[in-house]
Amino acid sequence: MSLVLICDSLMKRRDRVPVLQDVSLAIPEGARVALLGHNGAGKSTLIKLILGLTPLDSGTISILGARQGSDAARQAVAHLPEAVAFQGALTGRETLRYFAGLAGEDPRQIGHLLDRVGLAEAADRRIATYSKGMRQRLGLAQVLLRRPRLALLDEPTSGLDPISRHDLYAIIDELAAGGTAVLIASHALTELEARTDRIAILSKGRLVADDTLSALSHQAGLPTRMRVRASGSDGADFIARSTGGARINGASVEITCPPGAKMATLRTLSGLGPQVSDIDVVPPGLEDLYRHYSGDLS
Ligand SMILES: Nc1ncnc2c1ncn2[C@@H]1O[C@H](COP(=O)(O)OP(=O)(O)OP(=O)(O)O)[C@@H](O)[C@H]1O
Repeated sequence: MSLVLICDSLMKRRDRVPVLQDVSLAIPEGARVALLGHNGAGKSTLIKLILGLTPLDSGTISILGARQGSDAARQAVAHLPEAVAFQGALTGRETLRYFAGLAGEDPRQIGHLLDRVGLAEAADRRIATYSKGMRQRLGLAQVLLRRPRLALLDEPTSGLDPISRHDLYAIIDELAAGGTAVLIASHALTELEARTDRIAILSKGRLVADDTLSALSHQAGLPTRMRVRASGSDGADFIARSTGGARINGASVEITCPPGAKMATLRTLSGLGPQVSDIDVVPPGLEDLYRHYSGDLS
């Protein structure tokens, strides 16, 4: 699959302080990459560099072979900022018509786009009357209007209710299925876990992880947790003694299994027969991985 974005050895200082150091990241067409990092880790700076809004100190950025900020790159990239700002006196429809004109896109698709982002009924209301979530949806319609090859989405779900978040990810999936490379900077770990193909983690300006969730899980060697429910009142102590687990309440035991020990533990539990009434196996999630790679072991 061909690469849409290639960032190579990026360095950026602000007030002589390095905010990005030796960052290399490549995104192929159709990939959805989550960009994670604590506040101040450098996510927005990376997005601004890719957009050509702030100059690089060293390194190179290529968007389909074009330099960041060039006409060709601008045409290929769409950006959804965290706080979308529109002219409040215009309606949603007028705003999209204006952007379609600027981008040379067919204005006949506007009705469909407004419908796609759930703004059909509000299309002819002034944006000053929109909620934050509605402005975010209009921003997304603006991204879709451009039919970008690379979409940079900064905290796209902030301000959205759970149903709207679900809809937004469905739209992101459609974009990616059409070949758009998508970079999503976000702190919403739980929802990203299921909706992205790759995880990139910035920590203090360095890219400390960049792979699929399962590959990162494997590399990190994080334990799997098993929650075992005992059938009788004495069962929990017995299960805890047999497996080295810890009782977490009257009837349950939590076992922390290193990666190689999972099957042996399951065999031990199976040998306990009717003493065990239920088992939940909880593999390490994105939150555990994020803590591991960003060096936050608290
Ligand atoms: N215009 C600026 N002038 C000086 N320093 C800046 C500027 N913009 C960002 N920084 C600094 O660069 C570092 C990275 O900031 P950046 O906004 O890229 O982080 P972020 O990962 O997007 O954070 P957040 O999750 O809080 O949005 C921070 O230390 C920040 O203070």
